[in-house]
Amino acid sequence: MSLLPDITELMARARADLRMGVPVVLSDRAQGSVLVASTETLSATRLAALRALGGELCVAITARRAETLKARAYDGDLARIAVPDDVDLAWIAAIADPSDDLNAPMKGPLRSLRDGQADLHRLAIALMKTARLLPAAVITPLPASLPIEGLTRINHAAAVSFMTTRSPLQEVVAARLPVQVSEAGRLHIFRPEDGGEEHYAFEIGRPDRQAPVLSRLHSACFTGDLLGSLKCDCGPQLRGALAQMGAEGAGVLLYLNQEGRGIGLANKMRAYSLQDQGFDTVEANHRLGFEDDERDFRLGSDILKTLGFSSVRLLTNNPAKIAMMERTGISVAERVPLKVGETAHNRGYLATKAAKSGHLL
Ligand SMILES: Nc1nc2c(ncn2[C@@H]2O[C@H](COP(=O)(O)OP(=O)(O)OP(=O)(O)O)[C@@H](O)[C@H]2O)c(=O)[nH]1
Ligand SMILES: [Zn+2]
Repeated sequence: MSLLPDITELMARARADLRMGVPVVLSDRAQGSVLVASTETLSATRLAALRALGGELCVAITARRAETLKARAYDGDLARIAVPDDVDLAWIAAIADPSDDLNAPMKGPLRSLRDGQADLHRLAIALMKTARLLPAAVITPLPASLPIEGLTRINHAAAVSFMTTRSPLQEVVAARLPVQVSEAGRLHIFRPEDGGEEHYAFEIGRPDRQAPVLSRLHSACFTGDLLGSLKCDCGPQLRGALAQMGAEGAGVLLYLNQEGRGIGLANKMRAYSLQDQGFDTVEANHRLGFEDDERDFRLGSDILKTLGFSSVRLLTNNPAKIAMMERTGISVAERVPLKVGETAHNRGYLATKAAKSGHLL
């Protein structure tokens, strides 16, 4: 048995490295090896060290971000932007970060790379997303002679198979938790094996496992759930769902730590800042280089199955949640609408979700 980290552990280590600004090495048979760093955590010293290697430096961005920058995306879902020799760290940061797009538009034209392969670039962007960083990576070929002891090394094939199979969630602990809506509350904590976010299930009463359970799949919203933000409807939805479960005496609330529809709180605040510049919730995600919704709702059905449920009465206005439940083996016996918390500030947000994301009104 080896003491060395397996691919699951290496991926967790790579996420931590990238968040700290330490480059990681990605390799595959066809493309060789490259060094990868995050555009938002890279320091000037490390940029100089990457440049000193003498290879071509590029920034990989998603096609969504390329569209905003009017750069060509020859690789379909992503673009590789050549980094000129005379630009600084701020130039690289601005390729990824849209906060100054309107004030100080990038002086183009940006040159997109066309030859060669982009599989490692694609993997680099996927890693940035799981690290909750901006989806952009600074990349340069790794010279064969360079010593890289101490850097995390990820094999492309192993990473791809790791990312397509979900990390199993283990129930760590459950304990009684009386709350305002019900004294018969029980909180279950689930932890993935890959070092990722924990997720929670709050069970009210003792719901019958043989019957559809009143259930809500709630995605974390620090601003709405805790601060009482008026920009979304999350807080009232959370409390409304709990109140209904309390009144019926049974239910399961899944609290999934997928803040900002899966982009993380820092990126959600970047999106809010773009919304203050006039973009709607979907456009803001796209300008940052994300899809509208980066969540994996399969987590929810995994947790429900672990708790012994196979059928739900789902409190939601989001048809994507219903479709995902059905696809992953949890039947949705009924959709229970959850319309609470409309304010003057979130009217536009709710209208955009209805118009662009198919939410039911
Ligand atoms: N990226 C981004 N995320 C947001 C924004 N406003 C709210 N969120 C996040 O959106 C998620 C809302 O999730 P849910 O409560 O599951 O809402 P939903 O997908 O609309 O579905 P239902 O409420 O079930 O109808 C939370 O993770 C919030 O943090 C925004 O403007 N941009
Ligand atoms: Zn919210």
